[in-house]
Amino acid sequence: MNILDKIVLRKKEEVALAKQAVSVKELEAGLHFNRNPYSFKEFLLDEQCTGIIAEFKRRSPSKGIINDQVSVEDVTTAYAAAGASALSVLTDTDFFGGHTRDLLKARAANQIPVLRKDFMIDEYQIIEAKALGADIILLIAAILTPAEIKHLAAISKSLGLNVLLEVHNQEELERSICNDLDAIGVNNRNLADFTVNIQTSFDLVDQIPSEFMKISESAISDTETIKQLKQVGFNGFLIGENFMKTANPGQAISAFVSELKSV
Ligand SMILES: O=C(O)c1ccccc1NCC(=O)[C@H](O)[C@H](O)COP(=O)(O)O
Repeated sequence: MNILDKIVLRKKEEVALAKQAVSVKELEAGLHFNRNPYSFKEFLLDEQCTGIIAEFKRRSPSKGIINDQVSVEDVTTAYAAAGASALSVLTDTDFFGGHTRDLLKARAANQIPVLRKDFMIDEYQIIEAKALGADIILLIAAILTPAEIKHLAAISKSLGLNVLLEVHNQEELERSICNDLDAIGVNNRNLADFTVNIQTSFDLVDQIPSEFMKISESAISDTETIKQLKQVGFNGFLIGENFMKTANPGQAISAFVSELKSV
């Protein structure tokens, strides 16, 4: 059993428990349920922003603890102030040390799109994401069938949420594309064995139909790579560890963006 299998197995248990604890009706009565999500595309294409989707990531299966000493509010507001186009907040607890509370805090403190970064396998989690104040949800092709992707994307769109589909290779891309997606992310990390290779993004970019925003995800650590990814057509860059591994992720993104503007 690889790490993705383990995560999905645990996620099924978590979702079953969450359904018992909080009904869909209760979620629909939540604070943020009726707010209009921000447009992911608008913020990605806004020239005042950088295209960076900056991630709040305490730990990961591949790296263990990355940073458990900083607050969600401090880090995410610094990310937004530095010009991030969107925030990514991990809400998985067992494998990433995140929490749904983190998303609520990021939502309350920021006025840019927030991605609920989790392993979505059930429509309950989509409704929960809306109730938490998320603007974007992630669908990972490696853990979903094409029919599941279609179903979860349609529900997300009906709630006004933006949908980011994540793929790792051409086969996943071809079988998973459907209506109701806004963006396609190419994950440079193989989630089954943790190997990373930026070349994955360059290899897949031309296969992504032009109507979708194009996002390169994981293992991005220098501004030169962003410049090259932009040149081949990427609109967004999901970055977690590179900022979070420092004592001050806000300062790290600020220095990164200053360098990005000068290259
Ligand atoms: O990061 C991991 O170790 C990981 C393991 C298993 C499934 C997912 C995993 N990461 C999720 C992500 O895709 C990244 O958090 C995100 O793209 C940011 O990556 P990075 O900039 O390399 O932290």
